Amino acid sequence: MLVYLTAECCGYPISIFFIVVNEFCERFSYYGMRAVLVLYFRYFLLWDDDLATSIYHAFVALCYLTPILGAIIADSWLGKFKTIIYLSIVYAIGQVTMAISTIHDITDANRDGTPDNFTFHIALSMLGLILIALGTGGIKPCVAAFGGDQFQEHQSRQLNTFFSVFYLCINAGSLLSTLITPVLRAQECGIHTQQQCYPLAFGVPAVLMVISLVVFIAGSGMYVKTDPEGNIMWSVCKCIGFAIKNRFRHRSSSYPKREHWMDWANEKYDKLLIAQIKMVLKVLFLYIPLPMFWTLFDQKVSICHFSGLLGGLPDQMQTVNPILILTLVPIMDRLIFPLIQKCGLNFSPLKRMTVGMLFAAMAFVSAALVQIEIDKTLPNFPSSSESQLKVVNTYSTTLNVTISPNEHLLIESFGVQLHTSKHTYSTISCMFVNGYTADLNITNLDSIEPSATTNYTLVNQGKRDFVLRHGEQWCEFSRKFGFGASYTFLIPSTVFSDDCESITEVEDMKPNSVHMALQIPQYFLITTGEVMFSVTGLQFSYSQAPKNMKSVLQAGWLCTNAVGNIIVLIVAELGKLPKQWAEYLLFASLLVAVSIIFSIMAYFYTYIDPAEIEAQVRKEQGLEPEEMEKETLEMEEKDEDQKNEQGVKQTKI
Ligand SMILES: N[C@@H](Cc1ccccc1)C(=O)N[C@@H](Cc1ccccc1)C(=O)O
Repeated sequence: MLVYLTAECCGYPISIFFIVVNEFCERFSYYGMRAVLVLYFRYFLLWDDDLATSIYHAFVALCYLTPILGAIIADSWLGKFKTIIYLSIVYAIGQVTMAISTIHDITDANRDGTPDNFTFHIALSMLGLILIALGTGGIKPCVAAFGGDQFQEHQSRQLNTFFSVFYLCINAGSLLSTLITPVLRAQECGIHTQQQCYPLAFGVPAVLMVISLVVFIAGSGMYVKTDPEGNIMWSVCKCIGFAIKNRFRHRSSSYPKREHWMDWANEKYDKLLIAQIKMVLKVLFLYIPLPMFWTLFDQKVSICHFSGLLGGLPDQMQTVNPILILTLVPIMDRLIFPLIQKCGLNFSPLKRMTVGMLFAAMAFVSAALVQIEIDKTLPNFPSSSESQLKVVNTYSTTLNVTISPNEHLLIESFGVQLHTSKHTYSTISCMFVNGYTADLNITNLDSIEPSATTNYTLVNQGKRDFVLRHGEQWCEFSRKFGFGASYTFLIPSTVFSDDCESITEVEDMKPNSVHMALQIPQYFLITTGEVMFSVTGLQFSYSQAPKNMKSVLQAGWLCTNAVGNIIVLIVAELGKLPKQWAEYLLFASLLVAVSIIFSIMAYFYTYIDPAEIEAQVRKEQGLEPEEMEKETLEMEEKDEDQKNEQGVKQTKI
């Protein structure tokens, strides 16, 4: 048996330093690139909104599916260390390819500032994204498990702290990159023409990925490296297949029942392998309800985006989560969990995860309450059997308008009756009606002909200045806009003689009166839920996995997220409830139901020490650990089908 003597600092293996720095840089690289990806699709490749978001979601989905591949490579073939190195190289190449694809000068032969050959840029960026997805997803289950492998048996307390620090590094990396890369993109750069600097915004994440790889290699001499014990995944599949087949063959009641269905593989497969498969299957079974948490977690971003209470910009939303994680993880670890323990309560990992789910459900209840308040401020929209009409009076006196058969509107001079517009809550829109006798130019708008109306134009919140021009004449006026509001400006013929004073402002839709602070509890609740659920899930997946399947179980954990994302997409396709708050309550109730199911499953789960079980099986087999390892290897190398087929027939029970 290999015994590693690892250098320690404050009770922690020094190699951990390289792993957490590597994770920080990798997450910086990933989230930084993601922060500008949709912008690149929209404004560089000039894709429409639908295409840009579809490709973005497809890329994210691919990143969640590749962990399985990485885990199989690591646990069955290369080992975690080599898998991380090779896939990080693929990842770094992907990031560099992506950065190169954003250099417009490469194909801008006519030097007009736009690429001449979009196919080249699209092909290169798609290749880059595929390599990135392969790299980031592939190394994901290996890095956390490899970090865990660095700890010795006496360092179990430090091992738990490691997963929290690991999570902190993920969020520190994502926070910094989400703040920095959009700023880099806003810079101007270029060889022939100056454009928004996508090469810098994608180049910095590429550099960070190279640094991540270099840091990981730098720690090479200090790591505890465990080699894979043959093609374990293949052995697992064959063993499970055989157990099912054998069970089916012996389905008659004349055969005595066995304690576990995997015991039907006893005739052919090593007891240790069977014990390890049982451990993994038990945990994977427990994971079945978990995707529901991620479904709500991923929906949360949409809530913030559409309600617009914190500014409505998804870019800014992305920083709130990591900021809260950086605050809450230390508070939980240093204060809340020790306090709960001091009160004599056993706050086991599965209980923490259940409570985490309940926190996420509470976040949705809070979102529903805020939505109800928001709905109160909304105007009544016409139902499917009604329509709305807006009449603007630019005549000099009050007018009577009759709509046959018997409806009457009284409209003052420069007044407006009713309105019709689509409601966009997270924005402010305004529209101009030109009552002046000639064409008018308004800052940032096309010119308006006399008696014509502009479309609603989106403007930023706060005080805005407008300049009206006609030939040599001009005047300016300012207005303050509230969020979610919609305005119409009526411009009379006297507009230049009274210096814009006579412009009438009509509030078509009231500004949002729900305070943005109401959004804070939602954020706080969902992130508290994430800390309890996700950090604990990471630790739990490592601690309950047999030594040779640590990456596989990490990948299983990440799969709960992938399935959660798929549910989000299905829900989006299936359509929405008529009331947003009802939808939030539905999600909250579903998660409460799922957490009850999970808590029942957790109640029947017995925590195990995989190393202890493995040692026990070895002892039962009368093998020393070294002998056992040798035996496992030999077993896998033999052609098992030929060797054991006869044995099975002989040992019919
Ligand atoms: N808190 C998230 C990171 C995040 C950053 C910005 C907006 C939202 C979220 C986090 O820590 N993610 C981890 C863990 C994870 C979570 C879900 C699926 C895969 C991994 C990460 O490794 O990115």
